[in-house]
Amino acid sequence: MAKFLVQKSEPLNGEVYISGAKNAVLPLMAASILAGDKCTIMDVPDLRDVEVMKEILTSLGMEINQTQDSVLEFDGSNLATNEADYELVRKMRASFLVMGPLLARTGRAKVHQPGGCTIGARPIDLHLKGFEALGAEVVSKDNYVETIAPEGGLVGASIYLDFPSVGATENIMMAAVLAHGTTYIENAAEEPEIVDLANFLNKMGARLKGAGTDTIKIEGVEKLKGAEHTVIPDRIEAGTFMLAGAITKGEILIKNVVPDHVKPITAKLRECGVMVEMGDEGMYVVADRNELCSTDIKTLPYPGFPTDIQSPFMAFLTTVQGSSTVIETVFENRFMHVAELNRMGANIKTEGNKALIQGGKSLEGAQVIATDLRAGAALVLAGLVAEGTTEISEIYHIERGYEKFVKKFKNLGANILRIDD
Ligand SMILES: CC(=O)N[C@H]1[C@@H](OP(=O)(O)OP(=O)(O)OC[C@H]2O[C@@H](n3ccc(=O)[nH]c3=O)[C@H](O)[C@@H]2O)O[C@H](CO)[C@@H](O)[C@@H]1O
Ligand SMILES: C=C(OP(=O)(O)O)C(=O)O
Repeated sequence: MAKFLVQKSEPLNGEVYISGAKNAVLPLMAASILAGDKCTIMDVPDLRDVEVMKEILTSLGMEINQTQDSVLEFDGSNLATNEADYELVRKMRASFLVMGPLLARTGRAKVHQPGGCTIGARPIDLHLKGFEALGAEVVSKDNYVETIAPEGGLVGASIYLDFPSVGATENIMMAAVLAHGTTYIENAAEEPEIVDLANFLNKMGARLKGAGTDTIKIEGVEKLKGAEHTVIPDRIEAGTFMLAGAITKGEILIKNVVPDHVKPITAKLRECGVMVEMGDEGMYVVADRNELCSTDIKTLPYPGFPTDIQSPFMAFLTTVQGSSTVIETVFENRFMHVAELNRMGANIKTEGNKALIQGGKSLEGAQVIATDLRAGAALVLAGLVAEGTTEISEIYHIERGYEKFVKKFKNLGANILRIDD
């Protein structure tokens, strides 16, 4: 099993280019099922999760070609089946996003239950309620879910989500674009990735309005055509590098970032004394001047503080003076990194969904486990300022979602090595 060896590094310095967003590209790829002809997606990051989505789409009969670096072309004209293979679906939760488009395009879909993961149980009830509201019959048995549209096709409906789930909003949007009549998704997720998906669907001929607000209106159309689209920059990758600059007291220029998308992260870093400024070339993060201080964080759906940056931010908070509180409200089990950070000398106590961090600790390198994608990133950040060597195992989690991770960190002067055991 591959590992990362991270050693205490000089303050990071230089520039980093942010890749296309994992959480945007996966639904965009699923949406390409809806077009009867070719779609081109640009700025596709080279990630394990993208590879899994490619395998799933290929298994459905779609043809995928890489026409240039980071450019993929999807041809769904010969879709062969509407059943997604168990072995592929179980590899990645986001694979369930093929359900909405398959149901809309073929009137039926069969997909394995995606299952939970370390950060939470992650049920799919809201996705299924949405499909049912559109008139589909939903059969859940033997670990798979089958959805069947009524004879005349799906019918537009008003759907209120109990929670603004990102995946449910996306799946329902993709099912509703070809339904008869108008669909309203209320209490919809407002994440930038939802807006990106809506923009792509509209380029394909769909009629969506209101993406990025809590109510999305979708007027069904008869069919969709191919389209070209560039994936938005990854705001979580950008946040991770902002924190890398902050924790090492460095100076980083982050290129290809949308300032609005990282506003909650910027606001919290500024509260801690980090300078974050937008310039002509990108976003400057400078942490070498002031004494940094603590802050409190509560994760929330967008535009609140992103749960995906909670663990990297916590790594940073262990190093600043003062005590901080972190409250996780989106996932019920997203503190797996706490035990690992404590093994490195951090002082973090948890009570339910609240973590109390006594900052200003000197961290020590240790053998730690990347329990999930962002927990892994948090441990790398901690390793950059810890005395000695931090050995991080199970790094396949990190490689699911960060493109050219080691290369980008090394370019900034980080002391990080990937080794195969
Ligand atoms: C591929 C992708 O885009 N992943 C992101 C997406 O995940 P994902 O789309 O899975 O996240 P959701 O917004 O759906 O989940 C948020 C919460 O809602 C709950 N829930 C969700 C659906 C459902 O049917 N029932 C239900 O109870 C989940 O268990 C969780 O507690 O949004 C999360 C929240 O910003 C991010 O952390 C993930 O990085
Ligand atoms: C939780 C995450 O992703 P996923 O929904 O793909 O598990 C993440 O990107 O931090």
